[in-house]
Amino acid sequence: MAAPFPVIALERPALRVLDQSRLPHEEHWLTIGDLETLEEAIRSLRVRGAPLLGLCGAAGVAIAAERDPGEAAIREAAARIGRVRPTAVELATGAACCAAAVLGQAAEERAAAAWAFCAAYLARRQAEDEAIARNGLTVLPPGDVLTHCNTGTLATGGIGTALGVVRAAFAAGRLARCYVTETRPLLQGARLTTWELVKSGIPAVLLPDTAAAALAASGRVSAVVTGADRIALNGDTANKVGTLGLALAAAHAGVPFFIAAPVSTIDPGCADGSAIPIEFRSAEEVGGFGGQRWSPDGVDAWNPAFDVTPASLIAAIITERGVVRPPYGPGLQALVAHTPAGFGT
Ligand SMILES: CSC[C@H]1O[C@H](OP(=O)(O)O)[C@H](O)[C@@H]1O
Repeated sequence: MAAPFPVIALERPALRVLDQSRLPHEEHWLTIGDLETLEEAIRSLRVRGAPLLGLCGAAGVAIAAERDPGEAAIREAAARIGRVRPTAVELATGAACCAAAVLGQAAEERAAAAWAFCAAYLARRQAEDEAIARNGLTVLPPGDVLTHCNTGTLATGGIGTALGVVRAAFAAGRLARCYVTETRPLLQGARLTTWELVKSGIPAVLLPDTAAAALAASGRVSAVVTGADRIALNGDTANKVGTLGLALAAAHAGVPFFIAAPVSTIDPGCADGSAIPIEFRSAEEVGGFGGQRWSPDGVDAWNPAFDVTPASLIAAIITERGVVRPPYGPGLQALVAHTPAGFGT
């Protein structure tokens, strides 16, 4: 199934993306024809979400190959784009896989091959989301769900990962509403996930991040489901900052906490969560938003964009190729052993 609405378009020689930094009040599309513009769009989260960043990484190679299809230029472009947001493993792997795929072609064919790779990548993403949603229904208990950040169409180009599970559960009559944390400091939940749920006709209940533990303890939700940016081989998972707190609160409340993510989010290079690089962002993002400042100038901030939830707090990891339960090592190893890097299926 294609996405419920478009968020990205491959329009050779450019990539077009819905500028997520302007949502929900303005639907503005960006045309990206050079690496500098792509880097800025990724760094400022105009386009975001680990699975969709994989496509952006591949598109960076395609954009670079239009200008210079030489091997050195393509390799440099892949490495450069892959560094922009270090926690989301798929950004680098999508770029690297596209580069590897096209460097086997004659130089004059590489740009076209890269755009074809991107089209195939997007189609796989959409199919993976569908499979994740189906598999999610096999483990999700009936009842309302709490989710964090944005893991929908805006983050994958398909129906979403955790939000794809929510969409499927709602369609199956398994939940009446989805609770959404605002997800400070960039408000992906309050701005993006609520926007997606409203567009999909799914009742959304927004809550401050600070109310999440109380919600879990209140008995109003039967599960917490989030996405992931990088999953270590032991099941430790990096996701938007605040996820660890949700997992701790869910454990205390006896509510199952699930991760929903494509196999391409699993990083065989990370044995455990301590090996996952965590992106830190500016103090300005914490001291205000949208041009409004609420903290005095000169105040520093500790602003990790992600945190790591230990495998011990995760009830199951829902992927397009099945649901993995603890102990995660053997199951995750088996998944990555049979999947080309950068693709989840
Ligand atoms: C299915 S999206 C995965 C992941 O990406 C988001 O991070 P960001 O908004 O910084 O791109 C968030 O951690 C989602 O859970």
